[in-house]
Amino acid sequence: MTAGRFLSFEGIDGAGKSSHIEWLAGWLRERGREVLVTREPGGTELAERLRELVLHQPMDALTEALLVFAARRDHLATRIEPALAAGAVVLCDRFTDATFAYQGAGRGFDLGVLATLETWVQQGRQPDLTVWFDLPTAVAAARRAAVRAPDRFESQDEAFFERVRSGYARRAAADPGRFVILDAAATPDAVRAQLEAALESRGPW
Ligand SMILES: Nc1ncnc2c1ncn2[C@@H]1O[C@H](COP(=O)(O)OP(=O)(O)OP(=O)(O)O)[C@@H](O)[C@H]1O
Ligand SMILES: Cc1cn([C@H]2C[C@H](O)[C@@H](COP(=O)(O)O)O2)c(=O)[nH]c1=O
Repeated sequence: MTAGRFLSFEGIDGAGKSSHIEWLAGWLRERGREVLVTREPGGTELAERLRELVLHQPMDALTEALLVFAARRDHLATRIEPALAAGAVVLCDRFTDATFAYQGAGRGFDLGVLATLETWVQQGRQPDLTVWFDLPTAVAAARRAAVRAPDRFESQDEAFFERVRSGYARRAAADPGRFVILDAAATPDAVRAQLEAALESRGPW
């Protein structure tokens, strides 16, 4: 049986992840792969309920961190691990790098506590590949303003998103073999070309 592959997609809100994940799912299915498209927080009934709370209910940074890891535990145990065991490619819109970027760098929450929770919840599981859609915060803000009313994260100021972006940069620098960095400020066609080249170089699929 073909081995499962776990891909995560990261970036500040409005970076263009969702727009490209569906295209990538089609690209992989054309190559005969079983694909699970999912997201965090979310991806299971329980985790989607926690997502609603995290995105809309006021809470402190520790509560926020515990809820995203609780959602992640359920998601990993009931959807991601079984899909990988069955040989699927899992495309996950955000994973633990988002926690280090948003709760850690953005909110200023203790990175050591996040690392402990990561170990407990993931038991060694990490994405095989993480695609970081990187772009200036002002470009992302303009894109967000055009599409929807902001949630608890999207309503943060530009300084918050600068910290989040720096948090992603530190995660990428710490694990360069896992990360692919895309210039997400480019046109959609150019972003897609970067993504396709990155995937081609990590095949066969
Ligand atoms: N390369 C691009 N150039 C211009 N606009 C883009 C580009 N990529 C995406 N967009 C637009 O920007 C908006 C946000 O894109 P999208 O929802 O894919 O981002 P996202 O990273 O998934 O955001 P979020 O994490 O907040 O859900 C959408 O209106 C989308 O059409
Ligand atoms: C996984 C994860 C997510 N977040 C934040 C980041 C985003 O603002 C929202 C999710 O919204 P999206 O439109 O689906 O991108 O949640 C976070 O703060 N911590 C996390 O671990």
